[in-house]
Amino acid sequence: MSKAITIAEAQRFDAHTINIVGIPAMVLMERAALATFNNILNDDFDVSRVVVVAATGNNGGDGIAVARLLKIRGIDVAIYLLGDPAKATSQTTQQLKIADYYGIPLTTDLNDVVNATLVIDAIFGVGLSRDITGKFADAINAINAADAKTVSIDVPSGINADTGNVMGVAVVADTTVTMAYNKIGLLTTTGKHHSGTVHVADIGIYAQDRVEHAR
Ligand SMILES: NC(=O)C1=CN([C@@H]2O[C@H](COP(=O)(O)OP(=O)(O)OC[C@H]3O[C@@H](n4cnc5c(N)ncnc54)[C@H](O)[C@@H]3O)[C@@H](O)[C@H]2O)[C@H](O)CC1
Ligand SMILES: [K+]
Repeated sequence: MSKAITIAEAQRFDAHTINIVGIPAMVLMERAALATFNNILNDDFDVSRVVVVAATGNNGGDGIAVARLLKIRGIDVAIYLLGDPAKATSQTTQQLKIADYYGIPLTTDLNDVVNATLVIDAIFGVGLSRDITGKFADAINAINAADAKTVSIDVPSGINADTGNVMGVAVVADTTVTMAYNKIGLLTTTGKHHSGTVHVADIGIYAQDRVEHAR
């Protein structure tokens, strides 16, 4: 049984890796994006028309980086951005600049989500802190209504990674690529239903500064 951690542990290990070990946050974000991208290519998803639904936290940044990795390989990808880009984290702001360099379109049309062949859920991860409402809820309902397959980054958006509970509304994903360790909330019945197949991505974050043998 692989190790599963809490939100607080995920945030603590993240901060330890950046501030004590010295691996920059952008490196972790790139590794999270590469892990997600590789899982997308390894699984037999239809990548004819991909839409990344991203908010402005670092979960969104992971997704925007995935969009760039897809674009570089000639895949038709667009970003549906939720929230005010001016309030984005520094890493996500940088990822938006890189996506702009590659000319990745930003769409505001939820029909693009509904008509996608693959949706990447990069709305919220371990930073979800209250029930989801408004435009965020509308986007999640559109994702769940779409025929497209859905890959969630780190946590299916709307699921509390500690309890597995739905916070207002939550993505029902086919696959979840979760960073560093599984999350205890994804082991609950509701968490499992919303996560689909969970892949744990090694992105260089280790509780004891080394890879534990019982993976
Ligand atoms: N831990 C790791 O190994 C790594 C994690 N990464 C990714 O970063 C996210 C966590 O990022 P963070 O910015 O802390 O939070 P989120 O992106 O999950 O979003 C929180 C963001 O949204 C606001 N918010 C919270 N709840 C709501 C709500 N109900 N409605 C509207 N807005 C809400 C909140 O204020 C924040 O601004 C983690 O999951 C990983 O995907 C790193 O990129 C790589 C290493
Ligand atoms: K997510």
